[in-house]
Amino acid sequence: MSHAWGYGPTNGPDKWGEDCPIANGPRQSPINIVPNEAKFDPTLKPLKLRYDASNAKGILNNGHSFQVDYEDDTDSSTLTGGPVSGTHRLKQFHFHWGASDDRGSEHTVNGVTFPCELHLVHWNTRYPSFGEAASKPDGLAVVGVFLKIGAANPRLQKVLDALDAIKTKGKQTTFSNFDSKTLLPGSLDYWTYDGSLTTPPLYESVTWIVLKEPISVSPAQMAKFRGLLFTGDGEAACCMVDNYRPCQALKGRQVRASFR
Ligand SMILES: COc1ccc([C@H]2OC(=S)NC2=O)c(OC)c1
Ligand SMILES: [Zn+2]
Repeated sequence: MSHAWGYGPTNGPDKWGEDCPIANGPRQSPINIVPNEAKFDPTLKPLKLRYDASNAKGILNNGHSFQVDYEDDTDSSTLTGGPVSGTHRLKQFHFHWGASDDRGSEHTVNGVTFPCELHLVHWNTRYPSFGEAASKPDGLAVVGVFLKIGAANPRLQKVLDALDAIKTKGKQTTFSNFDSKTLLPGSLDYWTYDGSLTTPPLYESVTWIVLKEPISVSPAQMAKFRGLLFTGDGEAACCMVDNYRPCQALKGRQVRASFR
């Protein structure tokens, strides 16, 4: 693949292996989660997410999704407990979504897709930075949250209202005072497995923590996601939709459940 990766017919997920051989590695993500095959693990600790709203810095259209970035130079927004040891700092959150409500999530549950999936990205502070942690087998912990079509979710609205300012690739704006915890569902029951980043460089560095309970999103709110562009100012406009990787082979991995 001579040109940059993306989600189109010439640079999409089935082409990523040309530049990233790890695309066919033993612990790739996302996966289809089969609850009946996930083993309850009583040694799994409850997830502890402590986020400081004042750490929110900005919101960026990175040409593949959009992300909300957090200050990560102190332990003020962290993930502890759950399946990980030590302290993981919140770096950013972003989403993956479809062109229509029948697809868009990266993980699936019993083959069921959701229209959107939220990723809250944390890095292990045993390493000096996100960049260092991103390539280590225990470097990252990503909390995945499914979004399910239903009532409008007021907790998404501040994020969605900011999208008009970052329509095209490379656009960013300040985004302050946002508590990511407000995006979480009532239950923190989760499935966990060893996986990877879901876009190049596809590093096999992610401890996945996929929450069982979805949060709601309305069709009108989904339309706001779909109003973004993959392309930059002055380029032929390409709608930012279907920015998800299909499920990858489990290759013998065990998915564990924090709940019975
Ligand atoms: C360099 O930083 C990156 C690169 C790729 C990803 C992808 O991996 C997952 S997970 N979602 C993605 O879009 C990332 O997310 C943490 C961070
Ligand atoms: Zn992601």
